[in-house]
Formats: sequence, C-alpha cells, structure tokens
Amino acid sequence: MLETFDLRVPGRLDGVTTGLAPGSVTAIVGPNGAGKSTLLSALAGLLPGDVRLKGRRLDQTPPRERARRIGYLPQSAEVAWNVSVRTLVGLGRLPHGASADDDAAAVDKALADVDLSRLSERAIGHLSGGERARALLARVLAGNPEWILADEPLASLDIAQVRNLLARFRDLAGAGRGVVLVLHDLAQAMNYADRVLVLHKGHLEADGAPDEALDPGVISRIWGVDARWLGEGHGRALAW
Ligand SMILES: Nc1ncnc2c1ncn2[C@@H]1O[C@H](COP(=O)(O)OP(=O)(O)OP(=O)(O)O)[C@@H](O)[C@H]1O
Repeated sequence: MLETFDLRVPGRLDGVTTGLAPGSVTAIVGPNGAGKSTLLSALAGLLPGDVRLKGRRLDQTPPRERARRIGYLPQSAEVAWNVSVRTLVGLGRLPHGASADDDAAAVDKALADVDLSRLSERAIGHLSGGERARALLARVLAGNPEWILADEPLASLDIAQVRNLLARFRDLAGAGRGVVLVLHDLAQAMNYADRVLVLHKGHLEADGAPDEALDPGVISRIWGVDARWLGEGHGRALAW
C-alpha cells in the first residue's frame, strides 16, 4: 500500500488521508489548483509529510531505494541535455545497478511501450511535444518501478497514443504495479481507473469507484458543470 496520513501542505493540501493499493489504476482529478500535482509529488516522497510505502515512511527510505520503487513523472518535466531518446530513457535505469544487457532490454521495452522505438537515436530537442512527453514517460517505465506516478501523462497525445498508453497502464496494474495518474479528462478516469480521488481546494472530496466518485452530482458540486454520462461499460462519454 502507498498511504498518506493527514497530509498537509500550507495552502495546497488540507489533511489528505488515503491508501492506494498496488495492482490498480488510481486517477486523481479535480479543478485547476485543487492540489493534484502536490498530492502526486507527496506520494512520490518529494514533500515533507507522513507518506508510507508498505508501512515504511518515505522520508526514512534511502533516495536510491525510493527511486527504484517509485517512478515519478512531473507535469512539466524538463530535459537538461539534448541527448538521444535512448540515452534519456536509459537514465531511468540509474537506480538499479543492473547489467548492461538488462538495462538495454528494459530501455527497448520502454521505448516499444510508448511507440518510440523508431526514434530512439533522435536527439530530444528534435522531437515533437507529444513524442517528448512519451520519451519522458519511457524513462519512468524503464526503471520498472513498483509504483508509477504520472502527472497528466496524456495531455499532449493524440487519441491513438492515449489509447495505447491507457492500455499499457492497465497492463501494468494487471501485472501488480500501482499506477496513479493525474487526469483532467474525466471520461478517461471513468473508463480506465479502478478508483478515483477527487480533490478540491486541497480537500479529498470523493474517493471511490469511478461511478460513485464521478457521479454527476459530484461533478456539479466540484466543477460547477451540469453534466451527464452517456454510453456504458468502458466507453462512457461526458456530455454537458
Ligand atoms: N511550489 C508552490 N508553492 C506554493 N504554492 C504552490 C506551489 N505549487 C503550487 N502551488 C499552489 O498550490 C495549489 C495547488 O497546486 P497544484 O499544482 O497541486 O494544483 P493542481 O490541482 O495540480 O492544478 P492544475 O490542474 O492547474 O495542474 C494552487 O493554489 C497553486 O497555486
């Protein structure tokens, strides 16, 4: 479990307590400024507060071990050097100290997962915005972490890439990984998440199955938008 206990960050989070299970996809949603990115970075152990992985406080876990267990993709990740896609993705292997063959296999798999194998030798500075976003996600995936925490990983992607990555996230959860995604598209959360946390002004306003947490009443109260769900199963769409 990845848990927070009364997590408080002044002006950003106001006492968030929750426990996330591995083997599932959790979506964190909420209006702009609700505290989603703050909660995600806290879950990654990057802010002070009581966050525990398997009962052990993250702030008492050595950084290298934390990096092996938790892969974190921030909202606007920067790339400091204009290296090749393969080199960037290989940085995700640094916490492992594995053999060169294992590292190469993990990088190849991550590149294939984000559909970037054919651009692996391209310099990062010569990628489109969506390709760059996928390369940064591949860096996280290459580390093969127990938990994948990604802040709006689908924001700049076309629908084919969105569909591919949502399927990858579901596969990872099926393989026992914990996947936590900050999403703005409530239909993606409804259709692909096992659980949805709704944040509003730093409070956890709803936490449960997508159907309950994203009930039209909740959407109206939190976002001030009168909306209804169309369709059924995993193909639901939000109309307003
Ligand atoms: N480094 C910071 N220092 C102080 N306040 C911050 C900092 N980063 C964000 N905030 C504030 O904390 C609140 C929550 O920000 P956060 O980025 O977590 O929201 P969010 O839900 O991810 O928003 P968005 O959907 O716009 O990305 C906002 O009011 C924001 O202005």
